[in-house]
Amino acid sequence: MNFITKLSAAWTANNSLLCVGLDPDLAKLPAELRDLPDGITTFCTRIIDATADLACAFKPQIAYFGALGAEKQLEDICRYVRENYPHIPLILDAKRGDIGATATQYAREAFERYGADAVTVNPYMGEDSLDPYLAWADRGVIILCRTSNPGGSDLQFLDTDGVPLYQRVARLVADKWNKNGQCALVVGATFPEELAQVRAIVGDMPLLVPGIGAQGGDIAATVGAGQTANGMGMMISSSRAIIYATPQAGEDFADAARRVAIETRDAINAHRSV
Ligand SMILES: O=c1ccn([C@@H]2O[C@H](COP(=O)(O)O)[C@@H](O)[C@H]2O)c(=O)[nH]1
Repeated sequence: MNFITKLSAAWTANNSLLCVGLDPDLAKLPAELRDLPDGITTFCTRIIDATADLACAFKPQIAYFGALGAEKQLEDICRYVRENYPHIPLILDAKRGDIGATATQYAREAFERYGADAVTVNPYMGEDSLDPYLAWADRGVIILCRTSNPGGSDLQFLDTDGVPLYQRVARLVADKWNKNGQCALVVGATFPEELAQVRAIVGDMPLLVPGIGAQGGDIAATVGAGQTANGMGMMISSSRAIIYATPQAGEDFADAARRVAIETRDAINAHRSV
């Protein structure tokens, strides 16, 4: 099953547009896991088990693993998702961008080593830098368009013949690069007006939308701007607010993550049109 088909099935099966981000930071892990050799794996797999019926995707961010030399644990976590929740898409958030020969290796890293269904990439180096990912026709290629950080405006808002650069990226992807129907775009929840602009350009193309939760994006505005006519179309991603939710009395970290994931999924669903 290709990425887009798998994503559509997960939206429906779990009635959810929530993507659970996995950004393990040793300093924030429960004390009992911090010093274990596989503590990150235990932390992430417990979050995965606690939220798998609430999520349309899981999104590990590769930097959090690379910084700790924990690539082996990332491999284990990716395998865990594939084996236990094969119906939930696995998105490797890597934001790669390089010349074709090097991109070929990055694509193998994402799709062979980690077995991801989709990977995030940076379009700044142009079409030939994305071709090695696009050649994996059954996998998703999720291209940065209007990122959630304030500094994204430095380049993404640049006027290119009357069109802001992020809109030009959206149009390029929709009209030219999405030959295999495998592309999606990253658009931050912190910019709902731009989210609406991108939705108008790309039709029903899926959007990965980080920026709710810890970054403060407004869920109602996000859903209103980014959903498709059938109330789908988005992977609305939250990492820290879910995985580091503060436990209430009697809860452990995974129970707290589940509680916040339910609240977030329900808040999203409350604003979907169908
Ligand atoms: O524009 C972007 C693109 C990617 N991200 C990534 O999403 C998560 C957000 O984490 P939160 O804890 O929910 O803020 C993180 O992995 C980023 O690298 C983004 O934030 N904005």
